[in-house]
Amino acid sequence: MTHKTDAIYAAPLQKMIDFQFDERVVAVFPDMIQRSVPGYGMIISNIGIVAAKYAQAGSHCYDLGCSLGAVSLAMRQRITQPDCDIIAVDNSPAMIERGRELLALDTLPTVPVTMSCADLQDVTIENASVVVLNFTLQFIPPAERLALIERIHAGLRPGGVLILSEKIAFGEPGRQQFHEELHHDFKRANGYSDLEISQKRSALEKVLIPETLACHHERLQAAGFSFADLWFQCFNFVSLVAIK
Ligand SMILES: Nc1ncnc2c1ncn2[C@@H]1O[C@H](C[S@+](CC[C@H]([NH3+])C(=O)[O-])CC(=O)[O-])[C@@H](O)[C@H]1O
Ligand SMILES: O=C(O)C(=O)Cc1ccccc1
Repeated sequence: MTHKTDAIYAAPLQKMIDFQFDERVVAVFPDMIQRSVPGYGMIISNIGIVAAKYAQAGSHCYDLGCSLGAVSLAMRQRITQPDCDIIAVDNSPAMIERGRELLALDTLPTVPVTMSCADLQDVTIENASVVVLNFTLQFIPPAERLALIERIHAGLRPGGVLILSEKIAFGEPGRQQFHEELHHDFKRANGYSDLEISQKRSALEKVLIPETLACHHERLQAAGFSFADLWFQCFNFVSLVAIK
């Protein structure tokens, strides 16, 4: 399938508006995320591998902040346990509308996926074996993050997992600069101009709030997870698996 190229921040903007997952972003989202998140494709396919290992028969798997459903599609291709289903939610109506179209193209008779437009804070998490927050927690107000992770922990079966991918911050200015510069080099190598990089950075400033890896580990432990480890890092982008 061909995708539209992201040029949302290519021309100078008179007024900087906070980043939103609206129709314009949805139309270019596969291109935008691929060119902006180092390792995105590898993270998606390996979430399928992790989900296949930890999915339990007769349980729910959740894809919270599913966007166009890339995680759900990767999970449904890999999970072989009987009587599982995938519950995918996103609070952007435009994402869900397009996500449903893409899901309808995937006609393999595998694990059923239900895609709903909802705030993930309103979704009941129960009888879960796999919960995925793939670059979603970073958009939730920091003050609400612990309660959400606690709720996910409570809804997981013993032995179930949370897969958590995030853009991270670094406590030390030198490390922050090192990783951020390399991320910007990655974006430039993928065809973004300095103007696009700086305008998108401003638009994301109040919307995407990264935390340190230590902060994520402490929160997972505080929420009751018995094990958490990093399985992916490229520059300031990481993914963790936490086991109940
Ligand atoms: N409160 C909320 N409730 C539901 N959805 C939300 C909320 N806040 C933000 N979102 C949704 O979280 C998604 C974050 S993108 C996830 C990529 C995807 N996981 C992927 O693997 O392709 C990451 C990125 O673009 O950097 C968007 O679709 C938001 O609408
Ligand atoms: O582009 C960035 O700088 C990012 O941090 C990743 C991203 C990707 C897609 C939407 C919002 C943020």
